[in-house]
Amino acid sequence: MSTDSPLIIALDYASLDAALCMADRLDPARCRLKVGKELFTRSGPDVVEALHGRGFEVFLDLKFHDIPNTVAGAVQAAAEQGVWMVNVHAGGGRRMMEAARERLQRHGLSTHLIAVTVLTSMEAEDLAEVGVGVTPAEQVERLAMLASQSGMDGVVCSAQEAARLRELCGESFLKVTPGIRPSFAVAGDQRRVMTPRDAMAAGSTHLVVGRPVTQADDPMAALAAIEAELAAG
Ligand SMILES: O=c1ccn([C@@H]2O[C@H](COP(=O)(O)O)[C@@H](O)[C@H]2O)c(=O)[nH]1
Repeated sequence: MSTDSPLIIALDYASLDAALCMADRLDPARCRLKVGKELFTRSGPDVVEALHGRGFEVFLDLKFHDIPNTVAGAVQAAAEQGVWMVNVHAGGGRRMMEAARERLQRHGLSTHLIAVTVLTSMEAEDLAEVGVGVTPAEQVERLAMLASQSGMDGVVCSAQEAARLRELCGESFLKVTPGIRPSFAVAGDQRRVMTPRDAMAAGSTHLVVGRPVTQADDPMAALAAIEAELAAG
């Protein structure tokens, strides 16, 4: 089932059972689901199949980063599982991203292919420590332009950069933004955060929300509060 909702709920769980327990409380008409490294490493393609069986569109968030041939193969494998979206690291460079795009095209696979720019958990100090001497905003712009030129459908960035990327890369270039923190949620390890409403106003096309929903005392009430905030906006 396809949905108009911009919400992507991150199923960061340590077991298939726990993930499906949450999925069974959610509605594929109201959100998409994201499968990340922990859950996929534990349960593999079974989780994707189980979520598809429940009618959800799945973002497989494995952030591939390797030599071009390896990433192209991994992206093809993800797309052949029928996922709605898959991602690579823009830091893998132009040739890596182009190889991934070319592989999907060659096999007629329509999965959205996006690139991670700068993780939303990082701030300027973190970038400096890994040898990047510019601000997160500058690095995101640089990587988003490279991703766009390399045929990506969009990027993962923080909502704080979405407005600028809308100017640089256009409306239709996807801006998938984690680090979403409604007023009732704590930031935790996230650094470049924004509320759901502000994120949409800034130009995010999709909002990734994990713990504010999945770790809430009442996850359904938390999700409804986010939806209400978006509807009010
Ligand atoms: O830059 C990034 C890229 C991916 N993520 C992922 O999104 C969710 C966010 O979960 P919260 O619990 O809402 O913080 C998580 O799965 C990350 O792996 C990200 O946060 N930032």
